[in-house]
Amino acid sequence: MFAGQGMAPQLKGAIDNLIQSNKIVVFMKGTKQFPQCGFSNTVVQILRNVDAPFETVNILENEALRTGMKEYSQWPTFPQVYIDGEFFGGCDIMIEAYQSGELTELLERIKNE
Ligand SMILES: N[C@@H](CCC(=O)N[C@@H](CS)C(=O)NCC(=O)O)C(=O)O
Repeated sequence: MFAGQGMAPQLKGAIDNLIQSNKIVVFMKGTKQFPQCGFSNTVVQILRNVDAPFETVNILENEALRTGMKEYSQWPTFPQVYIDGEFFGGCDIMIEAYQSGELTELLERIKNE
């Protein structure tokens, strides 16, 4: 199946907009204040630790978004982290990038764009 094939154009447009208007956005289970899954919680804690401003979108509140994001990102699970308009990864990738310093480097690079 081609990416985006089964997705309503309005939904795709809304996702595009969220990703483009926030430097960091996390599609996750629960909210920043109340994560409802350990993987999502880990990502929130990492972003807090690196002091990065970020938005979150609770995919548990919208089943179409939950299904749609898997297709949009071609990634089967949550959290899904977008940085600077691009899909960055899930929890494992975030942990790795945090521990290696790659995340801090990337955030420094895009900070003043
Ligand atoms: N290894 C994954 C862990 C995340 C994961 O396994 N998430 C599951 C359970 S919370 C998930 O989103 N499943 C699909 C769904 O619930 O729709 C990562 O690095 O992000």
